[in-house]
Amino acid sequence: MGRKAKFTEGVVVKKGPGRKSKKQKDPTFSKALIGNDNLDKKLSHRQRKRATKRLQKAQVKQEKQKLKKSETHVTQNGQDDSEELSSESDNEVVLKPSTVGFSDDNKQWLTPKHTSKKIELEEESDEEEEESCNSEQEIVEESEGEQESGESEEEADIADEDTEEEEEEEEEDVDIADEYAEEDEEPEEDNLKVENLNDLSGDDDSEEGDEFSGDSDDNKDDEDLLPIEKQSKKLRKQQEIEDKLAEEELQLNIANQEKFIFPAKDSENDIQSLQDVQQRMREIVTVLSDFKKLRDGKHSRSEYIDILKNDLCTYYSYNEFLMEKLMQLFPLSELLEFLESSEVQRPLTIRTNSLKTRRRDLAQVLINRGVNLDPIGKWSKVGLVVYSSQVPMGATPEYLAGHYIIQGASSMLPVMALAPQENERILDMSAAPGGKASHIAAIMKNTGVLFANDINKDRIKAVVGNFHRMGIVNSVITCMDGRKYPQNMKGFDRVLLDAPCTGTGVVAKDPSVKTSKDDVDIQRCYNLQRELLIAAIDCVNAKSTTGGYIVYSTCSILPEENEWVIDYALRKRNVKLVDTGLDFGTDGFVNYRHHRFHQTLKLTKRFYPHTHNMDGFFVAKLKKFSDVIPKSASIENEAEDETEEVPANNTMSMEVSDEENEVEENEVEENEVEKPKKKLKVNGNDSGTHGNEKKQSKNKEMEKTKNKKQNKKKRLVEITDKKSHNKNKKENTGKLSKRENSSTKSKKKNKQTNEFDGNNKQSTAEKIKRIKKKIDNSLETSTSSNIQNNKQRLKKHTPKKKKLEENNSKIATSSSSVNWSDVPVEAATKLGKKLKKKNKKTVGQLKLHKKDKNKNKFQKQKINNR
Ligand SMILES: C[S@@+](CC[C@H](N)C(=O)[O-])C[C@H]1O[C@@H](n2cnc3c(N)ncnc32)[C@H](O)[C@@H]1O
Repeated sequence: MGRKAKFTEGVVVKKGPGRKSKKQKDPTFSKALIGNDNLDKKLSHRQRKRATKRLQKAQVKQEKQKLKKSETHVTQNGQDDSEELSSESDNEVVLKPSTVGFSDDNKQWLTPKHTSKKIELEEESDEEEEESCNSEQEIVEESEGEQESGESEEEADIADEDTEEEEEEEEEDVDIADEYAEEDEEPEEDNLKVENLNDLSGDDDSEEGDEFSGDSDDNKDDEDLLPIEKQSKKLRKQQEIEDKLAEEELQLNIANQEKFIFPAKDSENDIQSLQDVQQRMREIVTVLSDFKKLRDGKHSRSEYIDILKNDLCTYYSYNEFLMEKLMQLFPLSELLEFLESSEVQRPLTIRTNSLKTRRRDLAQVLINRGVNLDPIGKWSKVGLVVYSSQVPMGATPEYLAGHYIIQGASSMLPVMALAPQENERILDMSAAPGGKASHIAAIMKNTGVLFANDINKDRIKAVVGNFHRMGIVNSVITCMDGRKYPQNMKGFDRVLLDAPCTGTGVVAKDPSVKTSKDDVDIQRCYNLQRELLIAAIDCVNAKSTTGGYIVYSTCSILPEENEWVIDYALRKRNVKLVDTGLDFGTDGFVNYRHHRFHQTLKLTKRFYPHTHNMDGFFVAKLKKFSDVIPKSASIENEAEDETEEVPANNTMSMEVSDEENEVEENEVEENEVEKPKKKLKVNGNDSGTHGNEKKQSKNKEMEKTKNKKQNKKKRLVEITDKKSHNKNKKENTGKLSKRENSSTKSKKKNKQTNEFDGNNKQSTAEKIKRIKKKIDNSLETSTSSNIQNNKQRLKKHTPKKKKLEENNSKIATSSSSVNWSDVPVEAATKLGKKLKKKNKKTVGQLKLHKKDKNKNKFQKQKINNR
């Protein structure tokens, strides 16, 4: 149909209600309103078709219902009838049609509605019934539409279309109306439903009876209730019954559960899908949870664990080595939680740059940009967690202006533990890309000096960029090996060492960690971490009035990189652990498997993804209480053997201050602690579980060769010691003879006689002999440094000894030759006094020497104690 030409263009057509009202026809009324069935109908073709269909359907159903009714009348017993009768009065009408008395007039209106409900319950065919229920009404409405279509033939088509549309709308309306009507009648329906349900569960007659008697008891109350309340009450009861059944079913399932059958060796690879793996994992976990009861007698716990480990590796894509480490770290249930949470990224978090804005203001601006966020928690005043964002968080104008930095929640913790103060000198030893360093600068409010260092040139560029963006102006950026920092700069108030690590705490961020790490990586990290921490401690000024603190952190959860490193530092430097000030997180390990760490390690903090919803992290805070470096911890000794700890008896020549006495005590305790290195060595048990036999055999070989080397070294040291000892002896004797010669010269000068007592002479000579012996003894046992000391002492004392001997011999000779009676008394007493003085001096020196000896003794005792 094209558009009609408008020939009346230009002619003003009268619009508005007046014109419309002229066109309007007489009102028409629906059949229902008029109450007359016999009105003439002009049905459209489609309408007629539909009407006949519906009628046919209705008739078929009626017949069906009749049939069923007759059947149910035969089968139903009296109890059922009474139950039906006890339901609401409406039901009575429905379920006792004979009492109502069907007439041809009401038959069509009433029967389908109610009988259909019964069928609905029995056959569960809702839709058809709704249709049948509505059929009559639809017919009525259709007829209305037709009456409206009593216009001219030209308009009839259009009118037909309209009426059809209207019909559809009306049908919908009617449907909705019916729904409401049904809702009103729902209590009846529910009654019926409950009846049927109870009928079905005929086993528990008594219970049902109770329930229903309960119902009847409550009937009075129920009458007061709104229909919706009644309905909910019934629903609740129904739910309870269902719960009971479900519980029973569950118990049945558990009882009938098949026992886990340990897979045969050949069939281990039969498992095809991840679901199978998961299923087997679950089964093994349940067996392990009650091993005594659920195990099969043939296989040990470790065999089950081996299978579980393999399955975990397959399911979560870890290598065996790391999985084993994690299995050692967590109990089984916690391990699964950790693995699961490591599969999920942590929520995105940002840190407000307090140098440029306030958190509240930043949050407001970001919310306006469509960012859905919240404060990170009570523990931080600058952190925000971002749930969703319509803009990339690393490209907002606020980000570019340096109002915030994207930073993991756990990365804020080490800086909080460091607690920087304004106007301090602080070092971040491995700072790139500068997340924590910028946090430090912000807390320092751009005062003091912040040294941000990193060994990596490329990464240090990121520090520069971030510092510029965030407006940090109190910093010096350096690029050097942190281990050499103390040689260049010292005296910091605080040092942060966020050490390079294996990253086992950030698996969710970097899944490559799962497969790329092995024991060599851990060993390498451990060595570097130890050295960096020692350097960090050496950079700190113990006498700082405000600080003297070192914070050590890693994003690894392995004890090798955390507790062991700290334990090592406690033994090597004058530091002690202090509280981190972080009031959440789990305590660090004091006991880990068969290893024992220093008790104060419980002051360190561990953070896990599955418990704290943040990356795995470790934080420890140390306080340096003395700048003196214990000689036991000399770098020479450390460098001598990378894998072996420095033996404790090398502390011999250590000078003991009051503060160090504390350390000494610590050392005595700590020497009992297992040495971390040993833990990293693959022992016999481990080799079985690692499943990497080649590596293990290599490791063993390495160990053997190392041990051999060490033994050789020791032997060499012993031999050289002996040699040097012999040399010293020779030298000493040579020197002695030399000095004897020189002393003969001095004899000439001392041509004096005195009244020196013979006993005195003897005692000094004996003393000298004793000292000599002792020195010899100590020479045998002491280290090379002591040998040198003793040599010097010998050097000092031997000439005096000679002199004394010479003097004695002179005295002896002179005394024999001098006639004392010839010597005037005054002169004799003067001479005697002089000689006495000389003797005193030598005795005094001997006394001093005794003191030294005692010192030696004291040190020896200490060593023996250790
Ligand atoms: C965990 S990251 C530091 C992250 C940084 N603290 C932050 O919050 O942005 C470890 C850093 O240590 C650096 N590093 C590795 N060995 C180093 C060494 N010997 N001296 C100094 N830095 C080192 C690495 O380049 C790396 O940037």
